Amino acid sequence: EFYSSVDSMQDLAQVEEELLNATRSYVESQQKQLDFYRRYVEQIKQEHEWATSQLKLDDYLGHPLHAFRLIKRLVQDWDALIFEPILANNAREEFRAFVEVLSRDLGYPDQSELQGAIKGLARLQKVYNLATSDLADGIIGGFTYGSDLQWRECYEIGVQLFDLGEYQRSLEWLQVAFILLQNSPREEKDEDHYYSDIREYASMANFELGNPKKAGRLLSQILESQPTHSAQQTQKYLESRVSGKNVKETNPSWFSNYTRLCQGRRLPEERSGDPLSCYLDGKRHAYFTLAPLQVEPVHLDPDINVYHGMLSSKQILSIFEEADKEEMVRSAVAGDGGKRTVRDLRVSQQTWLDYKSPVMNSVSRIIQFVSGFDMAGAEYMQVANYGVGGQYEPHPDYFEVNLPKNFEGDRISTSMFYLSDVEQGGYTVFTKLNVFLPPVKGALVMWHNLHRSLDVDARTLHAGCPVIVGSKRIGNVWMHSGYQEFRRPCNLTSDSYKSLAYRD
Ligand SMILES: O=C(O)CCC(=O)C(=O)O
Ligand SMILES: [Fe+2]
Repeated sequence: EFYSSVDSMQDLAQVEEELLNATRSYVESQQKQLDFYRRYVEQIKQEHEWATSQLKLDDYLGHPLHAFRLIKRLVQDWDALIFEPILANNAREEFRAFVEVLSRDLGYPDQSELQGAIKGLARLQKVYNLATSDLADGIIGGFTYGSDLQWRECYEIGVQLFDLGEYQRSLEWLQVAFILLQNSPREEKDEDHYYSDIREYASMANFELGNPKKAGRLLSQILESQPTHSAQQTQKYLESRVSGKNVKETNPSWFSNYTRLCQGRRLPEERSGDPLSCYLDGKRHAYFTLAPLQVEPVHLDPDINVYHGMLSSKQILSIFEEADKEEMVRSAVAGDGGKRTVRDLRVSQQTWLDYKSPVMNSVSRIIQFVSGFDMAGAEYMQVANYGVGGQYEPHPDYFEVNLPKNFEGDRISTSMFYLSDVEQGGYTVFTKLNVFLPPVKGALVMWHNLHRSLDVDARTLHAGCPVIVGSKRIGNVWMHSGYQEFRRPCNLTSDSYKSLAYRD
């Protein structure tokens, strides 16, 4: 799977590069063959014309050598020089074999990948309110990326979104496709059937959205210019059905907080938040005496802190080198009964790293010294990379139920390193705490998922917002509560009542 991570998209770029080269030499060899055919045909044509003009055909064929040559040409020459190569076409076979090897070695995307990428685009539009016409013009968040789309691409997006049941969005893309087609400079825009194809999908989308009249009008427009178009069947089909209801999309309850925070806008608050300011901490551990921790507290109770400059670019490169040795797989989430399942709520690829390499050893020490926890309770670091529209919808990091068998207690804390900056989007947001964090390369975010009593803290619900532009990489280390009884002991009274109101 390619679309769920920017890293694996790089393989696709390589596939295209190789296809380009192979196609270029294929076209050249085809050109040579065609030139050969052209010369041969020219030669025969001359002989043929000469035969029919200079002499009467009867006379020509009455000549034994002429008869022989005609028969020889038909029996041997045409066969060997034209039919054989046209039918066998070595170059074509070679090209086909090359593509086969290429897709076996590097992989080749299929229809479901295209759907995944288009779903990602639709997700970006929804979370960040990106206008379809802006996206088509290559404008994202006010920046122009010089990658405006052609009418065909917009049409394809419209079609796929229709298939996904996203009718309103589908219609928007079809409308943009229509306008782009009208404005296209080439003869393309005179092709009636292109308009008809767009109109037919627009008609069906309108029908599903509860506008049967509009749907009917669009089909009639098609049939006016192309009476035999498949719109006829579509018309019959739609007549046999009840039009869809113009249902307002229902979003989950967390959705408005999520999108607002993802856009970097705080939620309105009854009381103003705690006054927080950054500070240096050289006392937490001797390790930080010479280079104090740069702490940015972003929330008190539950505490969420960002520690800046924890990993250098060089260390981050080494982490990627370690990760490259492992296979990245599409991220799964815990589904029914704790089974791992792949769903759109988490679109990324990931792998796990132990703490044996020098760089991972440093990572382990950093976490230990900052958190005070015993690394005996740490899971391996999960390194993840998000792709087009990649995201992780609001979730807690604790399990609470269905704890995996090898866990010693639940996930008491999360230590998340940002391993990249992100050009646009990709914030980490805490939807119940009014907190959004833009990723900062080298920084570490840390918070506790459990109360001191080890009851789960539902206030820690958080999410990774869709990446708009760029590649987001993070490294997560989850700590289990099992070995930490002396590191973070209980208070005399439990504080778990604090999160009761936040449970869904
Ligand atoms: O991507 C993010 O910012 C959050 C990731 C996360 O919450 C997780 O992997 O559990
Ligand atoms: Fe998480």
